[in-house]
Amino acid sequence: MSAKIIDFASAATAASDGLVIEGIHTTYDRVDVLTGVSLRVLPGQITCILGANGAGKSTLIRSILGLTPAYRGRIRFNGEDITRLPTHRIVSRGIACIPEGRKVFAKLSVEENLRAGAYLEPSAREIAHRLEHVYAVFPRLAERAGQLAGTMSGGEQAMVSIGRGMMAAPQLLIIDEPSLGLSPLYVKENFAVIERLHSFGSTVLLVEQNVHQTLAIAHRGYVLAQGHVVAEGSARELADNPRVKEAYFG
Ligand SMILES: Nc1ncnc2c1ncn2[C@@H]1O[C@H](COP(=O)(O)OP(=O)(O)OP(=O)(O)O)[C@@H](O)[C@H]1O
Repeated sequence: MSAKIIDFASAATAASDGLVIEGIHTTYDRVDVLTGVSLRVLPGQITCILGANGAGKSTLIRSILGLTPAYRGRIRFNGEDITRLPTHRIVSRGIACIPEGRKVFAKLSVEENLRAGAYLEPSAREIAHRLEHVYAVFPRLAERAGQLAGTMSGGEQAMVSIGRGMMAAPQLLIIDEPSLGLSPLYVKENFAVIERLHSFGSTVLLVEQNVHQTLAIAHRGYVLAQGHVVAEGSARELADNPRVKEAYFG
């Protein structure tokens, strides 16, 4: 009887565990790129991964998504071991990724772009419900629903690509270097978009090189250098941590 109660309790904890990465090692061509990375993304928070070029940020995303699986260590999502699941199964567990470069389908309308993000969802009613949610988060997209996405501004295209990710109704949204290649004005707008997304309850893993703006919106973060975590803590702790600067400038 008591064992059953304990089972229920741990199942409840696991279901709200979020993403837990324990000591993963990932390799390309037998060269280890990630060497014992551990981190945690708590539900409802913005967690960031900072690090210079080549630190291993993209590889970490590839490992979470099962594109380049970790050969050692463990990745759990809401209590389930997903380390070696194929990518489509990981996606079906509720993890979506907005890749670097935030490509939109330029010749499709904003709404068609958004609908493309829900291609796994068979119910028209559910899709309409998700669209409504995206439009509530980003009213600008509702105003421009019929406009060709390729004619939107850089900042608006960033909204379209994030909105498309939201259409999969993910429990965890990974956003890879959203400010890469954007002008300063759009970078600012882009971070505001992510903050707004979070204020509507989304859990975000934000991978970025833009330290200041990232720490201004994140709750917690990790700094990667040469394939391992060199600093972690609350955004405020990281902002004051000299290792953050070191990780970027050596
Ligand atoms: N497909 C691959 N084959 C071999 N080595 C790779 C491959 N992809 C990445 N690497 C190497 O792995 C290391 C980490 O690269 P990764 O792309 O994960 O870094 P990053 O932190 O995302 O960098 P950036 O910010 O420049 O994208 C680099 O030394 C890189 O050259």
